Amino acid sequence: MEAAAAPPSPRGRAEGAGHERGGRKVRETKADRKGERRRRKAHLTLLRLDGVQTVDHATQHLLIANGGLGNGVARTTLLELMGAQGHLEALETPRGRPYAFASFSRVHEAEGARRKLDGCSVSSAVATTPVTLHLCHVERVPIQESCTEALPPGLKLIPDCVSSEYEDQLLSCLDWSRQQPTGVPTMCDELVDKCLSAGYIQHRPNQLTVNQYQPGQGIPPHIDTHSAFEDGIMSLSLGASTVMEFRHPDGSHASVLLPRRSLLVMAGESRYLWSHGYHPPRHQVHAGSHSNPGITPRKFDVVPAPPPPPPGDGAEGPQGPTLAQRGVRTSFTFRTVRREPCRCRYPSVCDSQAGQQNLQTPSSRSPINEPLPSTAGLTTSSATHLGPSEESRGPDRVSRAVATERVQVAAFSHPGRSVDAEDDDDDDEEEEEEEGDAAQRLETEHVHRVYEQIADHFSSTRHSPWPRVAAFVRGLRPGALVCDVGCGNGKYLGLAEGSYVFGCDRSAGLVGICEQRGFQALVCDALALPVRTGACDACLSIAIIHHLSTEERRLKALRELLRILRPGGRALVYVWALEQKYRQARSKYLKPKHGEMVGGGTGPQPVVGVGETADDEKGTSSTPTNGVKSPCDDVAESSRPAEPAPAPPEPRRAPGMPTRGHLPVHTNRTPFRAQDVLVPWHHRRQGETPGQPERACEEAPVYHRYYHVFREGELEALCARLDGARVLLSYYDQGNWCVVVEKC
Ligand SMILES: O=C(O)CCC(=O)C(=O)O
Ligand SMILES: [Fe+2]
Ligand SMILES: [Zn+2]
Repeated sequence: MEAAAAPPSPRGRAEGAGHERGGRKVRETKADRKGERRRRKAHLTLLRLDGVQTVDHATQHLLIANGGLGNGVARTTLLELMGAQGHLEALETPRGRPYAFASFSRVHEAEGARRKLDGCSVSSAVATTPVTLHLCHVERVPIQESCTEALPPGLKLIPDCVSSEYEDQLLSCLDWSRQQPTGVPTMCDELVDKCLSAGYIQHRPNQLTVNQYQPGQGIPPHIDTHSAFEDGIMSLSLGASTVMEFRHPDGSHASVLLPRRSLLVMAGESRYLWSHGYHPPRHQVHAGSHSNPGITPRKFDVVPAPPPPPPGDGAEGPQGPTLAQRGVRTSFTFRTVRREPCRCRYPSVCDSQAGQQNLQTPSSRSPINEPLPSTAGLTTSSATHLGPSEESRGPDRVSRAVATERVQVAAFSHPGRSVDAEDDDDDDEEEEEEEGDAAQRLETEHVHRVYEQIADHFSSTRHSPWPRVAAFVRGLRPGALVCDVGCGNGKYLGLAEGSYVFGCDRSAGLVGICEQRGFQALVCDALALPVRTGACDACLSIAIIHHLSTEERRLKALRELLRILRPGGRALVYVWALEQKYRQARSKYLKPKHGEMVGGGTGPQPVVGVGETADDEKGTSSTPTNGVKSPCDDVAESSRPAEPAPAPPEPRRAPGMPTRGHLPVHTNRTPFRAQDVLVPWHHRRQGETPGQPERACEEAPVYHRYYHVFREGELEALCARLDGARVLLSYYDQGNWCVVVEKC
């Protein structure tokens, strides 16, 4: 077993008089030389049988020869061993093989692991004595699970279906922040025509779904709802390749490699009966001390292997797909809305033929996608139909309420403005649109980007749920489906045992943290929630709406909350208040924390100065702490002295919005002097602690988050503009204005 798996040692080592082991130079012995010969021989065997080619130079990837499931070496043993050597990105333990592959984030980590562990012994479940591991670099990690099974009937894959120029064009037209009330954009016409004339599909698609998957994201197995879409569904893969898993109810399985720029056509049995999806494989983990194998996203994808080496050099081997570091994949899924019930040949999985067979109940419908209403017509929105939301009726189908992976949904915006006659003279509309764009840019720069940058630090300051928010969640009836819109690090997601709470947030970093905590969350924009209308019993919007920079957008966010609620469903909304002192009491935000002092240039002074009211010009103390969203202000933060925040880069001008000249930089822990402000966040990098010397802190970057702080009554006034809703309760809670709104 050992001989069959041992790799060659790098040439230099084989030829020299000695070699390094455990970092030390040792004299080569007879046993070493024998070992070397065995390794060389074994290497050739490995190459011939499995196409594994080792290299002499250092790479991120290591072959762990003699250490695999096939010779009884446990995965946990390897994880422990490799995980201690650096940031382990993936560990591949091919079934039945006496070797494994470890991929590190950095080359030097892999190199260090090789030096340290080459030649070490580990126990094996099948050998009586410990086995010796041999480590060697490989250029890429071949995947053993075959991607070459026969395609499910009706499935077609057209490689290189579009050019890379066209790919760029399509990707550059995506607008993630708005829903576009159009069907398939005209720039896809050529592609669609081509597919129709080639006979790939019978119907002209009138609906486009764009899903974007960050590395590590997937889509749960599902069958696109029969009653919603016709036969013939096409998915164009852009930006990156992936492997889509197809499964038949009888358990048959096919892994289909979808190369970048390829088109997948699902028709007949493959569309109706087989489930499709892709997911982070369970056997790949992030290691390191806090690894959690269950939740690790897949960071590698399978790509076709490079061309075979020239014949005759003994290196021919199976040219299977190999693993490559994964990029962002964007898929364009073209579908045709069905106008009549489905009459397919697969009633066991057909919702149109539900009465006739043992079908799953409608409760299994996912809230994440708006099913196409039968009145949707031919030009329905492209953005509201998110893939994972379609019901999963395949063999993998579980009654899941929400997609376990997060994907972003985009609308498709045509390059250039439409020149419809109607639009031409419509100045108001134009102005509104411009204003919206500018507001969006401001938020991108001063909200979205900032949270992305500070996600880890921000999360480390957010622990305790706010009591009244927690009480709201815990007071819901058992089984309630709750969406926390702007869930941050997920501190409200695990609260109610009897309810089902899922989150969404604009920051992929924060959503990632939720996932690491085992919560379900997805990345999306609060103005375009990929959640089915009427799906939720309740929703939360805690410290979100104040990040929107126009009243219209704030209203739109509220409307979006209401849309996803069922009639009678309730939303709890918190926004930061302009009034940080209310009924004689200062909010926690203004109050110094117990015993907290600020070291200033001339000695300590209280965190909060003498400023008593929002208008008080004498508020002298500039606190160093981060101006946190008050409902989440639960951890004492850095108490280093604050420099006046450096001026942030000029935000792009938003018509109707203050320019920077008018967007004051707020001083943390002092009363607000304006409603539209930039609030500094003093970024503490990992490892820095609040008490650290000034020097380290001086270098810490300062980010500016945009806020619109609400005046008393403003939130209620905004709610009054909502149709079909009533405010059940409004209150002030530690510097926030809060309402509970019910959908009528
Ligand atoms: O991303 C893909 O290629 C497939 C998406 C999908 O299956 C869906 O949206 O239903
Ligand atoms: Fe699908
Ligand atoms: Zn059907």
